[in-house]
Amino acid sequence: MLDNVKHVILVLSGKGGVGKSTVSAQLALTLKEKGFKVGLLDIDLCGPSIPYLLNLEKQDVHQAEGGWIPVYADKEQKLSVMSIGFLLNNRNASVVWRGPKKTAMVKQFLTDVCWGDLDYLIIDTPPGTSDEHITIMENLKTVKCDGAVIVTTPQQVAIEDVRKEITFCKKTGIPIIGLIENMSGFVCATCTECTNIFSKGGGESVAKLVAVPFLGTLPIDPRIGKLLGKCCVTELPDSIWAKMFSTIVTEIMAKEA
Ligand SMILES: Nc1ncnc2c1ncn2[C@@H]1O[C@H](COP(=O)(O)OP(=O)(O)OP(=O)(O)O)[C@@H](O)[C@H]1O
Ligand code: SF4
Repeated sequence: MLDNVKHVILVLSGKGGVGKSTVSAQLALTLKEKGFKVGLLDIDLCGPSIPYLLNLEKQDVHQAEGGWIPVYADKEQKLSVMSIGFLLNNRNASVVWRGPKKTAMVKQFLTDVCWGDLDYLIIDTPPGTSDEHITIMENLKTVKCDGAVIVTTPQQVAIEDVRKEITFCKKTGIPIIGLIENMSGFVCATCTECTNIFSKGGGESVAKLVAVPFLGTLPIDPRIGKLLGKCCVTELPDSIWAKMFSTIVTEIMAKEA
C-alpha cells in the first residue's frame, strides 16, 4: 500500500550492469542518513541484487494480516526493503516468468506490502524498458512520482540507450531528476588518484544534447563494492561518491521543499 508514501523516485538504466542497483541502494541509504523514512523496492525480478548489496540475503519477508512486512535494513526501521530475492530459496535461483506473472508480482509489491509512512520510496528497476516499468507506471497513477534518475556508463553513453529511457519518461509523464555517469574513471586504492580509463565527458554531453540535468560522475572505486548495506556518505566521507550523493540528495530535498 502506497497511501502514506510522500515521494517516489525511479532509478532507470538503458543497459544492465551499469550500477543502477548500487545507485538505488546508496540513494536510499543517504536519504535514511538525512533522517528520512525510506523504502527501497527492487522490481528487477530476473536479477535482484538489492538483498546482496544491503547485506540482507538471509532475511525473509513475513506475511501479516495487512500484507507482506518488508525487511528492515536497520534496527530503527527507517529503511524498509522489498525484493523478489527475499522470496527465492537461494541467491542463484532464477525467475523465468512471462509478462503477466511479472506484472502481477510488481503490482503485489505495490499493493500488498505494508510500506507504512514513508518519506521516500526508491524503486530499482530492471535494465531497459520492460513489462515491469509499464506496470509500475500504470500503478503509480494515484501516487505522485517525483521523477527518475537515469544511470549510464562512459563506454555506453550510446545516445540511443539514454534516449530510449528519456522517451519512456516523457511518454509516461515522469519528470527526469537527472543523469548519472557511473564507472567514470578508476580510483586507486593506494593513493585515491582517479584515472580515466574510458572516454570522459560523454554523460554530460548526452545530458546536454537531450536537455536533461546532469547530476555528475561516479568513479570505479573498489571500496564501493564492499559497502554492503553501509552508506558511502558516512563510511567514505572524503570520496567522490560521498560528495555526489550528498549533493544529489540535497537537490532532491530542495525540489520537494
Ligand atoms: N563505481 C563503482 N565502483 C566499484 N564497483 C561498482 C561501481 N558501480 C557498480 N559497482 C559494482 O558492480 C556490480 C554491478 O553493479 P549493480 O548491481 O549496481 O549494477 P546494475 O546496473 O544494477 O546491474 P543489473 O543490470 O544486474 O541490475 C556490483 O557488484 C557493484 O558493487
Ligand atoms: S595512482 Fe599512484 S599509487 Fe595509485 S596505482 Fe597509480 S602509481 Fe600507484
